[in-house]
Amino acid sequence: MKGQSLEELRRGIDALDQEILDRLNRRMRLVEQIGRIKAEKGLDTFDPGREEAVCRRLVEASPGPLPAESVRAIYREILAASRKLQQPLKVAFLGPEWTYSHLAALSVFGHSAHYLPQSALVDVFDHLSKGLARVAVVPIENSLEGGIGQTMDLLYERPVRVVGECYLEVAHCLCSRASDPGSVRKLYAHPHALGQCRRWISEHLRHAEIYECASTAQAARQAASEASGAALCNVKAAENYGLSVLAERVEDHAGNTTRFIVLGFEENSPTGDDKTSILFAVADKPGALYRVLEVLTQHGLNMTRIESRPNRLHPWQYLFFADIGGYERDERVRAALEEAASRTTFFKILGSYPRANPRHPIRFDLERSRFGG
Ligand SMILES: O=C(O)C(=O)C[C@]1(C(=O)O)C=C[C@@H](O)C=C1
Repeated sequence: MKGQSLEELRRGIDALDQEILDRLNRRMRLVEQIGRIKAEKGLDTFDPGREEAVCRRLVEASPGPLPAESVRAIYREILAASRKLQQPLKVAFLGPEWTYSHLAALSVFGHSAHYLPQSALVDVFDHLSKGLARVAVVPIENSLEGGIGQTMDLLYERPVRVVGECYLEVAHCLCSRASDPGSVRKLYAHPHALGQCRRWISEHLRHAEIYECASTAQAARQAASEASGAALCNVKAAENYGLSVLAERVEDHAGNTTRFIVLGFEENSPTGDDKTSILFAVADKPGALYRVLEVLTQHGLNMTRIESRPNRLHPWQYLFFADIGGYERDERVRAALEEAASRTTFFKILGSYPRANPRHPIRFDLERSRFGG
């Protein structure tokens, strides 16, 4: 049997596109109705647990050939458009535009959200507490550099909840108005980026003076103001400030990934594959930390991270940040946390949220300037 012609195939696509659009509009009418119910009940438009459940169900139900990452990318934008119809979601992040935090926020909330870049992490938290933003996206740890101390301090000090997480691959480029690395005289970079690209810099940019900047996008902005300046930044920042990419992926280790958390105030509903973040302090006596960990082990909870941080309010005392598998109101988790809390001097549940997979970070496609997963 002879195959269909190009024209016939395109007619088929046109008909399907019309059908997809009609159905998307039908979906949006339901979304508008939900929006009205949420407004009446004073509920938050954004429901990350429900969104994750929608995506997971579709990824599992998809017969292919569409890959899972494409199903997620398409739905990221559909859900963003849904939220925008109900009420544009205001998202604060550490700016300026095109920092990795911005890319992480875009990968979670899509292009229809209302983004509010802030010049310091403390302002991101302030925006949230003042109600100027509904959610915020902040970095919490990097696979090479470890925990982000300032975020941990603010999580302790402020009454916010962790409502989501995402892992983003960090791919630094050397970007400049100069034509080659040999002509670069000044290198602008965020201290973490410098740490992640140490070897490459010592091999290729020994001749340049190094200046630390508050963010990678700030570095790009600074580099753009000088003919022989260069920045370590992502391609979107380079594009935005009119810089050319002189070298791609200059980080010393492949798989450089940053974990970001989404902050808000609402409690998520369970998804069946959640993580719970907790924060606690223990008395200064032998075995105190062990006694907390012991309870979690006895209840069969999997701890995926524990990190200590000096308590700035009480010198020489420490705070422990831990992530465990499970949902906070799940009976087993609730019982374990209650017992663990009784063995601490301070205990705070930061929140439960859908677990993201660190082995499949969001990748920002350098060539096509878009997300893959
Ligand atoms: O189910 C809801 O609560 C909705 O508002 C609908 C919807 C969606 O488009 O599926 C939109 C926004 C929410 O964050 C979650 C889901």
